[in-house]
Order: sequence, then C-alpha cells, then structure tokens
Amino acid sequence: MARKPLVAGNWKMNLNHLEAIALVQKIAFALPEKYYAKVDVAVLPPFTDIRSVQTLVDADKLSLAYGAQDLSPQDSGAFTGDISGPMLAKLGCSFVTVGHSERRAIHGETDELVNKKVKAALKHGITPILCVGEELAVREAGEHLAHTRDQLIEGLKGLKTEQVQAVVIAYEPVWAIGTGKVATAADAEEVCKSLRGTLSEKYGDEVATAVRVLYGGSVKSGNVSELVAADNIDGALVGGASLDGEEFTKLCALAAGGPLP
Ligand SMILES: O=C[C@H](O)COP(=O)(O)O
Repeated sequence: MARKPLVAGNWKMNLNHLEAIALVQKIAFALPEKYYAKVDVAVLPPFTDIRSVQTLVDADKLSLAYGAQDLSPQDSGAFTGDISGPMLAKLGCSFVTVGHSERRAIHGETDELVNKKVKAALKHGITPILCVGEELAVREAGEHLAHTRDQLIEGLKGLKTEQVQAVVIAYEPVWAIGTGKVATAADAEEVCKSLRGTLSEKYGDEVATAVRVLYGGSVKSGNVSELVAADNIDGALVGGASLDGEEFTKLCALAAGGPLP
C-alpha cells in the first residue's frame, strides 16, 4: 500500500498571529493545488495563531491542514495555562504533536503523560503525531533502536488496533534537531523501519503498512528527497525550515516527488 507523504511544519514558539497569516498566504500562493494530491501539508503554529490560520484556511478553502504542538490530557477544568483537545477540535485542528523531545526535556513529559495525550487527541478526532527519538549518548551507546521502540510501545499503550492506525509517528533524533546535523537517510531509515516492525509485531501488518512514519531533524529542501525516498520514511516533521515560506514550499514540492513549482 502506498502511503501518501505528510510534511508538517512545526513552528515551535515562533511567529505571532499576523506573521502566521503572512506565512500561510505565502505557502498557499507558492504551492499549487495539484501538489496536494501527492503530499499532505500541515502547519503547526503556536496556540495563539490557530484561530487566524483557521479563518484564512476556511475563507480561501485552502488544502493546507493545520494543528497544534501540544494538548492537555484533560478535557476541561482547573489546569491553568493548558489547552484541551475539545478546544483544538473546535478550531478545526487535524494534527497535534505529542511527546516532542523539547516537551519531554524542558517540561519533563514522561511516556505515561505522552500516552494520555495521544488518547486525548484521538478521543477528539485529532491525529496525534507521536514523536520519539534518542539523545546523542543513547545513539553512541548503540541503544537507539531499543530506546525508540520503548517510547513507541509506551506512547501507544492501551490503544485499540484501529486507533493505532490513526496515529502518525515521527522519529526525531534529539541530536539532529535544530543542529544542522541531519541523520543520514540510512540512519533514519534504520529506525523508521524498526518502528514499523514494532507496529507489525504488536498490531499486525495491515496497521504497520498503513501508519505514516515521518523523520524530523534538520530537514531542508536539500535533503528531503533522499529521506523520503527511503522505504519506511513517509514524510517529514520540519522545524526551522518551515518558517521560511519559499524553503518550506520547495520542501513540500520535493516530498511530493517534484518538480519544483
Ligand atoms: O519538530 C521538528 C523538529 O524538532 C525538527 O526541528 P528542525 O527541523 O529545526 O531541526
């Protein structure tokens, strides 16, 4: 089964709502409609931008999807500062990243919490992009496959098979995020293949074949083609390069198999 590639731009804590509108307009203008038949494109702005992005996407009937970078495991209540699944669903979010390494490291998110967030996203019809990835020391110790396998198993714990089918996985080696050190396509493929193998072992071949596994970590227009050419890499979770409209558009077009617009 051919999996349609997904390119998701994780803006992290960048761009206010006015800048968000400008960037989405730029992408919409630069990436012709025909590319969306070959690649799904999503932007993941900060919470404060989502309403503006929604309004623009709806008004201009853009094919671009959008989502958030995190969500609360709770639906509502006394959780100061948190944003819930129902709030994101109401804003038309299609995706939400869960367990990004920056949240694991800076906010101390555990696999248990990540698992609750995956469930919260699914409960509200939002596709979780479950992020896994090893720190440099783990890779140097040769433990990267075991480490990412554990994160995957814990992140999906308790889900029904059909729910797992609705999840996107993103392999992001921590040492490659924002550092300019992209994993080689062979390194990335090794882990993505192993993650798919784990999906097959736990949930069966049909699920493993259907689930999209993305790579993230210093992806740019200059390296995306080689990455998505690998059998088990179905797109990219892009940080820095997603903030530049021209670069992001190029990257999406190349992930679609080209040519450049
Ligand atoms: O979510 C995206 C990743 O953290 C990758 O970020 P980067 O492309 O800036 O390395």
